[in-house]
Amino acid sequence: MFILVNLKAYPCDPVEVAEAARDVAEESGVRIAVSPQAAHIERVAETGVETWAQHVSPNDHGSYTGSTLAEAVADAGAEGTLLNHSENRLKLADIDASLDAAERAGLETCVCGNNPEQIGAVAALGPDSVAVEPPELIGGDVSVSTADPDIVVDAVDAAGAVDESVDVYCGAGVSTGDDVLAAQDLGATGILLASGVAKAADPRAALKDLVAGL
Ligand SMILES: O=C(CO)COP(=O)(O)O
Repeated sequence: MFILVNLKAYPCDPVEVAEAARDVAEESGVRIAVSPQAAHIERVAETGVETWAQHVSPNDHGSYTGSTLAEAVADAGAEGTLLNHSENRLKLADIDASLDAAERAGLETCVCGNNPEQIGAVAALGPDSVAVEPPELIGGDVSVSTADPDIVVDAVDAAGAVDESVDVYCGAGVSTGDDVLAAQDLGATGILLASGVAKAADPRAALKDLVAGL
């Protein structure tokens, strides 16, 4: 299982979380990445943890003030990027162009969708992975793998029907190792989570618990 920790715009110390994720990944052998604010990518990547952007813009180099250029996040040390997060939704054409931008910059990609139908649609655009995250469960206490297991199974089926090479992750409300194992049993190959680590009193302990059963 891949554990991708989205720090969103939470007021945590990104370097502290990054160092904890790096150490837990090394100790456990589980792949863990951290996705901080764009302005923190360089500091997070310098810890040695696998680092992802939260978004890249659909544009190339040029007159695009305020954009998040894929090449710039790659230069800062990002190895991958989220796209179309539920809190940063894109038009289909922009997802497609952002995927092109990420590919140009050598970034791995994970496109989010709210439900299995969206997962099937974005899987058709050829990302490396997709992540199903029901918006109503994001930031809550109940894991998607417990509250809505069918959505994970259906997302795995929807992506597989389009392109079997696309990995399917799930997220929303995931905070414990049991939640991770439940998602794995449903067919997900990764977890996208945020508050369970970014808002934890002890992010290192939270990360250790997430990987404990893997
Ligand atoms: O949106 C999410 C990860 O991108 C999920 O957030 P939570 O883990 O806080 O529910």
